Formats: sequence, C-alpha cells, structure tokens
Amino acid sequence: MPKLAAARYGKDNIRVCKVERDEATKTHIVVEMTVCVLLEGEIETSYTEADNSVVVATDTMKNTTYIVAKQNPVTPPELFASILGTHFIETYKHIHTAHIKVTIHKWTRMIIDGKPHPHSFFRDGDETRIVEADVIEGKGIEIRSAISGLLVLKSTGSQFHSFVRNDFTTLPDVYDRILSTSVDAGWTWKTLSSVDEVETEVEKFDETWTKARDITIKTFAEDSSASVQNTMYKMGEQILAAASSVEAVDYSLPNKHYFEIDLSWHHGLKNTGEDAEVYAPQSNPNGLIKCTVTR
Ligand SMILES: O=c1[nH]c(=O)c2[nH]c(=O)[nH]c2[nH]1
Repeated sequence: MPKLAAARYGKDNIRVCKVERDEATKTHIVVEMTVCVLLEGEIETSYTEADNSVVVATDTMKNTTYIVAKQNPVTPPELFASILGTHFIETYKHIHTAHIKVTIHKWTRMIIDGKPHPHSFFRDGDETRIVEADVIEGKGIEIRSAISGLLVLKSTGSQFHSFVRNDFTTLPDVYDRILSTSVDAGWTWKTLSSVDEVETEVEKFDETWTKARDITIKTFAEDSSASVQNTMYKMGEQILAAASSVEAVDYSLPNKHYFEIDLSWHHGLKNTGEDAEVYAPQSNPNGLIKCTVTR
C-alpha cells in the first residue's frame, strides 16, 4: 500500500520590494527580497483524495506575504520571517509548520559628491543575505541566518600538501596557490519560543550578520591556509566565540580552481611555480568542502 510519507507545499519566488520613507529627512530605505513559503499540517487528503478543502491556495500565501510586509517591519529578515510564519500557523488551525525562506538582495546606497544619496542605490555584487525560519506549533521558531554567494579570491597565502598519495593521485603538493570560493555560511540560533522572543533578540541579527561576514573575510585574507577545510573551521570557531546565542555554524565552500599553465613549449617561457603569472580559471569540476561547527 503506498502512503504519503511527507508533504509540504507553498509559493516560491515571491518577489517583494518595500520602500520606507523618512518624511523628516526625505531619506528612503529600500529592501528587496525573494520569499518562499512552504506549509505542512493536516493536508494529506488534498494529495490522496483530491480534497481541496484543506488547501490554503499558494496564491493566498503570496497575497499574505505582501500584506504582512506592508503591516510589519521587513528588517531584520529574521523578524519578518518569524512574523510571516507565525501568521500561517495561527490563522489556519490545521497548519502546524511554516517554512519561510527570505533572500535579501543588495541595494547599496549611492555616494554622490561624497554624500550618501537619499533615494538612489546600486547592485553591489551578487551576495545575498538569507534567513530560513521554521515556525513549528508547540515547539517554537528555528532560525538559520546565512550569507550566500560572497565571491572571494586571494592570490597567495594558500597551500595544499601532505594529502593522501597513491596510484590514483596526480595532484602535486602545492606551497603557494590562488584560493577562490563563493562563501555560503550559515549560523543557527537557539530555538526561540515566539515572535515576542524573536523581538527581544532583534538587535543580535544584524550585529551577528556583520560579525560573521567580517570574520569570514578577515580569516580568508589573513590565514596562511593549509586547506579550505582548516580555514573554514577557523572561521566557524570565531563566529561561535563572537555570538553566544548561536548554536552551530555551517560553511559550504566550493574550491574554485585556478590552474597554472605550462608555457615552456613556447621558447622555454617560464610560467609555473615561482614564475606563475598567467592562470587558467576553471569552471568545473570544483572542490566542494562543507562543515558544521558546534559548541
Ligand atoms: O583545500 C583543499 N582541500 C582539498 O580537500 C583539496 N583537494 C584538492 O584536490 N585540492 C584541495 N584543496
């Protein structure tokens, strides 16, 4: 007998932009986000018996997202995601979990003639800030905050040697290499009981995002890296030390290879080892190194 083992549904890629206007200073704040709402609960019969009486339309979830954004703060995204998720589990008695994902897209204020412009912004790179909040009836709000797509490169200060070597191995030991990655870093908060408790923590969310980003960038730049594994572990350790409400830190780092090119076939041109200047960036395959660091 087949049975429905798991089910959740909702609306993905809900694009929302909110403009907050300070009438006194005529300064605007623009927040653009992409939201995903997925609901779980007593919805089995919609799958097994074509019973739509238990279905909150995904179109309704989209409308709700707009209205909750209009009537509440959208920053920090941890608070907005908690308010939105709580709305669903409190409004529909058969819905017991709301999974909310908010992706914030950068709009960085322009500096014109040395002064911050009141209402003009530019897209300052593809890095996004992500919040995933699971609002679970009877349990509370589980939040993971994250940085995604922060592209970094260092042209020295990275090694990789002394790894397992056997008759499958061709990679030489390397004592100086280019290191590049696109940082996905997340930190999981201790479970919060309600939106009220999220509000008591509200200042920590932006503060911790700044700390996590600063630690990631500084460690990447300054560590004399033995491997991606070791450098990311050092980042995780420091974020745990800097943020007492964080229970776990996770990293997922692609190793974006830049290969040396042997040009000695051209009149003995030296371009490897200490003479390396021109490299071939690789699209694929790439290494992919992940870890979670807890207390
Ligand atoms: O930092 C690295 N870690 C690895 O596990 C690995 N494997 C590899 O081929 N190059 C690298 N670099």
